[in-house]
Amino acid sequence: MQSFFGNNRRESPKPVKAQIRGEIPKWLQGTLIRNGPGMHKIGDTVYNHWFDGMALLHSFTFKDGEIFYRSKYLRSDTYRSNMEANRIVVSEFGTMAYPDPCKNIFAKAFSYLSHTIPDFTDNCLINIIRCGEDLYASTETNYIRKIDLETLETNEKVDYRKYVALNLATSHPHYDTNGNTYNMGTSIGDKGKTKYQIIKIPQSKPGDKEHACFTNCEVICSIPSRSLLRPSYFHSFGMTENYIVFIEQPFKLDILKLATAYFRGVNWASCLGWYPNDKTYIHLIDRETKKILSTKYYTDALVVYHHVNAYEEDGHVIFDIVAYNDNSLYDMFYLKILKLDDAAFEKQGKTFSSPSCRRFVIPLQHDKNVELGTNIVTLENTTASALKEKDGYVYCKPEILFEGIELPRINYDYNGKKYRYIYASKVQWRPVPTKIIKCDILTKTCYEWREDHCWPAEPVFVRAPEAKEEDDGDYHLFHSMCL
Ligand SMILES: CC1=C(/C=C/C(C)=C/C=C/C(C)=C/C=O)C(C)(C)CCC1
Ligand SMILES: [Fe+2]
Repeated sequence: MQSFFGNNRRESPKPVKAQIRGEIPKWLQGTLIRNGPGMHKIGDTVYNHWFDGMALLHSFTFKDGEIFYRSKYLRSDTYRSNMEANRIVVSEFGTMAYPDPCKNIFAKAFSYLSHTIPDFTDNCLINIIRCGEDLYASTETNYIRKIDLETLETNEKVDYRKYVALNLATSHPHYDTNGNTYNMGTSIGDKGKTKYQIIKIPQSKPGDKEHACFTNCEVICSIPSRSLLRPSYFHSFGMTENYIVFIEQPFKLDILKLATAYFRGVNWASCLGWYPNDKTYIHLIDRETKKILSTKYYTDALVVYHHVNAYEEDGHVIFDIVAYNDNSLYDMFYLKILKLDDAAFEKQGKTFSSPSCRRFVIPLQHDKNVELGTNIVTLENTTASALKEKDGYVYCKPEILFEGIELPRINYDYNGKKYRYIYASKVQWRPVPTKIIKCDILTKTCYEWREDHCWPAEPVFVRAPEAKEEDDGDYHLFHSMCL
């Protein structure tokens, strides 16, 4: 376990031919790019958290039954500054850094405060996303970095703020079949308001100017945050054919804490707070009218990072998420925890909530005369319920589909549509998964794969060219953070 974490990885920018055991399907052609932290130590300084490491891009090119691997560190401004100083000079999620140790920290803090929202890192280590024709490495700040699919070289830095009011954006956008990208983010304090923004980054058209997809980017809906200074944190969202599903959870980012973190010498992670007595609000946004449905759907306090899929059936929106009963997950990724051996991990006293895949079923309409307390879900084959309450509230209770799965993926052709299979990592009580799993929602059965000395992360489903069934394809498991 020890060797997984904290050691810097060497990049391998020249393609290396992989040794293959077994057989790669002949039809599987193309390149898979993965992202994740590769370096947690710079000079004599070390990061505290797994999400802090310098982004290392990996590519696996599948060609005629062979695989070629390469990897390259993302040459972000953060990476360059750190390398030049030979120490950590840019703050990351779990590590606050001070650029110039000689300068008076108070002077620096005041210049930070005058901006209120700090200038965040461009160490885009979480995922690879597509905007227009191009691929970008992404994190959850306002920056993404264009990368070259072939060479993994780093190209320009895009600042969402130049095009739309966004200080944070997810690393899990959605795509439609026309090549448009949809993402969600948070705009903090703009014109005195904090809001969640859903944006559409349009497909590229022949003859488009550089960055046209960003200059043509539009905000398709703004959802006011319940609180100006404590917007909810979110890592992904759901999209059906007609609706966007946004979960406003009681895991919140404290803006005042964020604005003063540098001055107080604490990391960004400490600005996230868990409010277990609050509700979790479920917002459905009509993609056509761009309006939020007025019914106040809610559920108990939960923490969700990954939406699995969402779709509509017989007047209901059904969405599946991987959820937790508290916010302990991100604490598990402090390197001091990850480096513990199994016995020490068990002994350290802190418990970490385990994930479950939960299905929510939201009735879009109901008879206004129905009695309070009635379950207004009329769909069969689900135990998920939605109880009508007074003042336009509906209390939603999920059906637990599967326990102990994370990093869910689907056949993306079925995104927004009724689907049957989830591919995921099976997690037990340690953060490093040892199995991947294929879950059949219809039969509630699972099929697992493991092998000694293999620590698969997220499985990526690739549809076979002549696929007839949803699960006609192949799935691959590679070390990565989110993708
Ligand atoms: C830098 C930074 C952030 C970074 C968050 C990150 C890096 C989250 C990674 C999450 C992952 C990998 C989840 C996997 O399920 C915040 C808190 C948004 C806001 C403050 C600045
Ligand atoms: Fe993720």
